[in-house]
Amino acid sequence: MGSGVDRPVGSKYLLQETLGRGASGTVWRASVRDSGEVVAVKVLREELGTDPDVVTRFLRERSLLLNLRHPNLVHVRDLVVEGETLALVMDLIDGPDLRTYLRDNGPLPPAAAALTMAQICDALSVTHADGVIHRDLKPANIMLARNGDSLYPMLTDFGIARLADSPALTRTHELVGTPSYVAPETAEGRPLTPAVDVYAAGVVLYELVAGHPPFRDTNPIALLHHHLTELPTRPAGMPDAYWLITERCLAKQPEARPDAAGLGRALRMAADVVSGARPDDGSIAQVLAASAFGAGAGAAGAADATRALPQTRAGYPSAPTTPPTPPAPPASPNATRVMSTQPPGYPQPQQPPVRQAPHHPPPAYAEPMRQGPPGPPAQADPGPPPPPPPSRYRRDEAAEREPRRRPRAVREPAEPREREPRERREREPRRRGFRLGSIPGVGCTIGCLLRLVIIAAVLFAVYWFSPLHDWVNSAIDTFDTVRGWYDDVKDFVTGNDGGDKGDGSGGGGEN
Ligand SMILES: Nc1ncnc2c1ncn2[C@@H]1O[C@H](COP(=O)(O)OP(=O)(O)OP(=O)(O)O)[C@@H](O)[C@H]1O
Repeated sequence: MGSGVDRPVGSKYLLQETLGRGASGTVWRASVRDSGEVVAVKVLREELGTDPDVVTRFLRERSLLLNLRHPNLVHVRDLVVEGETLALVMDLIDGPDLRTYLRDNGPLPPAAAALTMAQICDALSVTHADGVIHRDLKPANIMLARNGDSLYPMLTDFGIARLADSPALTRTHELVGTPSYVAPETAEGRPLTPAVDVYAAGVVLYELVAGHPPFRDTNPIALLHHHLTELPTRPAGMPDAYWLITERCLAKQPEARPDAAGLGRALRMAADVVSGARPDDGSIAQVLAASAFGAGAGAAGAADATRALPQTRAGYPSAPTTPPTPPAPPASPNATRVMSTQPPGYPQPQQPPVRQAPHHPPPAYAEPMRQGPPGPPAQADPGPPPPPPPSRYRRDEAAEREPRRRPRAVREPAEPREREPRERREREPRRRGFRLGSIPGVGCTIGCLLRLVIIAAVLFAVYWFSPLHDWVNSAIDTFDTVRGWYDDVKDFVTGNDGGDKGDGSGGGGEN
C-alpha cells in the first residue's frame, strides 16, 4: 500500500505507507524524523485544507484535541497545518479496528460486547464531562489495541466529524460518517448533545451481538426515517440484561438514554449477569433510570444507585474516576496488517473475557471468541422496562449492504449556523429609481445652489425684519452727509465756488 517514497508532513514527520482511507482523509503509518518513533498520521482531504472554516476550527480545537486523554482513547499527539495540508498525528495502534474484526470474526458473545463497550463508555464519560461529543461513534472508529494476548478497545477520530463537517466535502459528494449510527435528533437537525454518542453506542451494542445494525436500508434517507420512526427488533438470543441496555440507548428521546458513565456501569453489571456471576435483580434498570439524561437527580442519583448495588464476587467497579495508567504507545512495523483482507492472525483464546481489577491498566479483555449459534431467549428482566412506544417494529430481514456515507440532509442541520453566511453571500441587487442627482457632478451643483438660496433667504429675512435695515439706512444717510461736508470743504479749499467765476471776469476786463 505504501508509495515507496517517504513524504514529509510538517517539519517533523515522514509518511511511509497508507493504513487506510476514510471519508475525511487517509491514515498513514509515519515516523518522527528526530526519534524514528512510529506514529499514525491522518492527512485530511485536500478540500478540507482549502476551506477556511475547517482550518480555523482545526487551529481552534487544537489544544482541546491534544488534551483529550484516557486509556481508551487514541491519543492525538500533534496537529499539523502546512500550506493546505491538515494532519493529525496519533499513536499508532497495533491491531484491527472493530469493523474489520467483526467482518473477519463474526459477532461477539454478549459479555465480551458489553465489556468492550463499557470501556468505550469510560472514555466517553470523560470527554462528555469536558463538553466534547464524538459525533461519529461506530465500529470503524474503535481500534482494538494489542496487549499481549488480549485486545482492548480505543476510541479514535475524536473531533474529526466536526472538523470534517464542511461544505467542501458536501460539494464533492464525499460525505462524512454513516447513517446507521445517526441519532434521531441529529437526523432532525436538533442540537447535538452527548446523548447522540450514547445512541450510537446502542447501535454498536446491537451490531456487536446481532452482526448487523438495528436499521438497514440501501437508501440513506429511508434509513434516517427508520431511526426516527421505527423501533429496533430484538435479535434472537440476545440476553435480557443486554437487550434492556441496548434498547434504552436506542430510545428516540435523548432524555430517556443513560449517560455514558451510567451506561458503562450497567454494561459491566450486564456482563456479570450474562455470564452468571450475579443475579438479574433489577439493579441494571435502576442504574439506567438514575443515569438517564432526563433524570432529575442527574449524576448524584446515578452515583447513589451505583453505591446501592450489591457487590458480587467479580465485583465490577463503577466507571473509574481516576483513569488507569495509559498503556505505552504501541509501535509495530506490521501495523498495515490491520488493513489486510486475509483471514486475521489475531490470537483467538477460547476463554471468556478477562475481567480487570479496578484502576488496573489497561482495562483489557481477552480477545472475544467468535459467537456460536444464538441460544434461546433469556428470561424477562425484572427491572422496569422502558416505556413501550407504539408498536411499529420492522422486520429484521436480510439486508443489503448499507450505504456508508451520511447524506447532506443529515449533516446540514447539525451546524447550520457555520455555513449560513457562505450560502447567503449573493446579495439582491439594489433597486433605485432615476434621480437627477445620480448624474455625476449635477448632484453637487444642485445641492450647492440650494444651499446658497437658503442662506440668501435667511439673510434677507434677518435684514428686513430686524432693526438692521434701519441701521444701514441711517449709516447711508450719515455717509451721504459726511460726503456732502467733504465736498463742501474740498470746494472751499480749492476755491471752486465764486473763485473760478472771479478769475474769469477779471481776465476779461484787462482785454
Ligand atoms: N491510530 C491508528 N493506528 C493505526 N491504524 C489506524 C489508526 N487510525 C486509523 N487507522 C486505520 O486507518 C484506516 C482508515 O481510518 P479512517 O479513520 O480514515 O477510516 P474511517 O473511520 O472508515 O473513516 P471516516 O471516519 O473518515 O469515515 C482504518 O481502517 C483504521 O484501521
